[in-house]
Order: sequence, then C-alpha cells, then structure tokens
Amino acid sequence: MTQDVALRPPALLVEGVSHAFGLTRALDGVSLQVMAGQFVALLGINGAGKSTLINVATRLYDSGAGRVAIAGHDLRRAPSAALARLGVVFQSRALDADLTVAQNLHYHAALHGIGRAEARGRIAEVLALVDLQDKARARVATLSGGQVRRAEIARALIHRPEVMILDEPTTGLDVRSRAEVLALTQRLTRTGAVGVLWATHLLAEVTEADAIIVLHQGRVLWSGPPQDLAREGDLTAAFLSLTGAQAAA
Ligand SMILES: Nc1ncnc2c1ncn2[C@@H]1O[C@H](COP(=O)(O)OP(=O)(O)OP(=O)(O)O)[C@@H](O)[C@H]1O
Repeated sequence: MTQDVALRPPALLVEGVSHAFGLTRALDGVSLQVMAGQFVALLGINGAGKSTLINVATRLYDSGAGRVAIAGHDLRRAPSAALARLGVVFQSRALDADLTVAQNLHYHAALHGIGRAEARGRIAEVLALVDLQDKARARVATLSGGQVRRAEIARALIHRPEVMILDEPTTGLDVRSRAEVLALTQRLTRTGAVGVLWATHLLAEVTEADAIIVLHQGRVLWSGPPQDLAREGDLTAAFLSLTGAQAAA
C-alpha cells in the first residue's frame, strides 16, 4: 500500500441519494460509506431499495438528488475516473456461457483498455484470488453455479478496482458455495486494497461484516458493527424489531 488507508478518501461514498419510480420513492436520502479494506453488508428485505442504490452507484440510473464518489472521484462530474475504480457483480449473469473463463476475462480486460500481454498476468492473478486457477480453459457452461459466481468476481476484479459492489451474489447457490463465495470476498478486503459493499437479505451473511447498513423502504434505518445490532445475541430479533419485516435467516 502506497498510502495510509486512513488518509485515502472512502472507496465508496454515497451522500443523500434519493430515487423515485413515478410515485414510488425507492431511495430517500441514503448516505453510506465503504472504506478500503472494509466488508460492508447492505441488509434489506425484497424491495428495500438495494438494487436501486446499486444502479445509482454504478450510474445505470442518474438519481439527480445526492452524490456518489468512488475513491474520491465524483460519479457525475468524473464518471470515467469513478467507474474505472469500481467492480460490480450484478444479480444477472455477466459471462458468455459459450466462451471459456479466460476468453471472458480477456474480453472484459480489453473493455478496460488492458492489453493482451498484461491481461494474461491479470487473469492468472484474479483466478488465483477466487481459487479457479484450474478452470481458465473451461467453458463457463460447464462450471457449477458457485464457480460461475467466482468467475464473475474475477471479472469484476480484472481492472483492480478500489471498491466492489455485489448484488445478492449468493442467490441460487447451495449452502457450501454460498459460504465459499462469502469467505473469498471477505478475504479480498483483508489486503486493504479493495472495499466491498455486499447487498443481501440473508442475516447469515452479515455476521462477519465490518459494518451492517440496514436499508428499509428506501432509508438507512441503522448502521454499525454486527455485535451492536445484536447486543443480546439475536440478530434476527434485532432486525425484525427494526424493520417490522419478515427476514430470511
Ligand atoms: N424499474 C422499476 N420501476 C418501478 N419500480 C421499481 C423499479 N425498480 C424497483 N422498483 C421499486 O423500487 C423499490 C425498491 O426496489 P429494489 O429492487 O431497489 O429493492 P431491492 O432491495 O433490491 O429488492 P430485491 O431484493 O427484491 O432485489 C420497490 O418498491 C420496487 O418495487
């Protein structure tokens, strides 16, 4: 690390962001931040506003109200600089199933302007990070659901982003693959190079987070470390009492 983490701007800064679909207020003055090296869980039930927030933070939507900055670069004023430092794993699939893992990664490296020789080194690097070194030549269609997710995380890391946003990345995975994807993503933050915002409705995925942000009906209801949310030891009860909602454990 060339710069002390404490001196760096937040990897992701969201300030007063609001967004509406017609009369539906999907986000209402949402503020949060993710520092380099942090694993932050964005916890909310279906419809809480998680995907809308991610779509604003990745500039798919321009909310107009509020501000997003990535590693100090304002998303509206300097979108190229901001997006160059952001890696995203969307809910929908981002890899071509007919191509090999390496072919997919070469394609995405090229999209980021990374030359072929440099890309070869980067691909080896990111596949090692997600523990898929032996799958570089496998067609994506032949991978398990968990391996596909890991390959998508590798894709999101190819340009060495300073923040990664993952939208419910364990959807559709079995218990073991869920745990693997969660553990490897948490491991990524430990180098201090990248901060992670992990959107989920699953309480089981937030217990090891550095911070939890509870989003409900478009607002941040609570934020802090997991142990503060569940002082008495029961995270589910604490979450239900905050939101009055039904949650999956
Ligand atoms: N394209 C859209 N058009 C109209 N309303 C939308 C649209 N996208 C989201 N909404 C509404 O905005 C609110 C927030 O939805 P959003 O998808 O952001 O929540 P979420 O927390 O990501 O939920 P899920 O876990 O189901 O993905 C909901 O009331 C939803 O119905």
